[in-house]
Amino acid sequence: MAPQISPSILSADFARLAEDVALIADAADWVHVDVMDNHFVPNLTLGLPVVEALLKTSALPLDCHLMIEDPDRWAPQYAEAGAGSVTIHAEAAKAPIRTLRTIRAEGARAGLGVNPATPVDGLEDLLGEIDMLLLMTVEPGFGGQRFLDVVLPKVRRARELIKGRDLPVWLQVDGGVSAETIERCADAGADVFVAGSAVYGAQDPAEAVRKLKSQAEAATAGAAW
Ligand SMILES: O=C(CO)[C@@H](O)[C@H](O)COP(=O)(O)O
Repeated sequence: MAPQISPSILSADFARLAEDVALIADAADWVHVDVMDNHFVPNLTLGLPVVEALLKTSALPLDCHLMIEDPDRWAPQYAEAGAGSVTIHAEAAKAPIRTLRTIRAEGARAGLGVNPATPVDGLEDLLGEIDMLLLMTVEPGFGGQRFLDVVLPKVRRARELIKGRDLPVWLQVDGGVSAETIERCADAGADVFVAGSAVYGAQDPAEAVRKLKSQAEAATAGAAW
């Protein structure tokens, strides 16, 4: 699959979310929405009402990343509301298979997220239940953190597992993705890139998205996977 960019609105201006989403509408593939509950992660952001409001204004599909303690309860509601993709965390879900199936049944893509210290070996049996595997490349909770290089071998391993099963599972990296790090991620096997500060901290967010995408395309073309 051609690389896709999913700018995170965690780094946007929450007082002008609709305008900030419109800024990247012609350049990005998704809008990444970080839902945080101050329990699973030490930060509180937004929830279903804001997602419902964004759905009315965004030309791009919403890529909802639930960093919350009880995703089994909430994830189906995001899918039902019209999110294009709903990602739950492996560390938080108590009934991941049921929840992932419900997300799909509601018509959204089902994602499974893992924190930097969570291995992907052991999750093989869930690969057939998902459309996307999200690997956190910072500890979840905040934008603007430094990319964790230590996660790159896991990106390679995840790509190997996906390839070995010949599954159409997208591999997303999230955290510290920028012009300095995106090529390493693409080379390791990622094909969906979340970028918050690298996009919304730029003078021209749409141009920043286009540049990230062309870097990822070039790195993917030369990658071994
Ligand atoms: O999920 C998270 C943080 O927990 C991310 O989506 C960040 O919001 C990405 O921001 P940058 O690291 O790109 O600034």
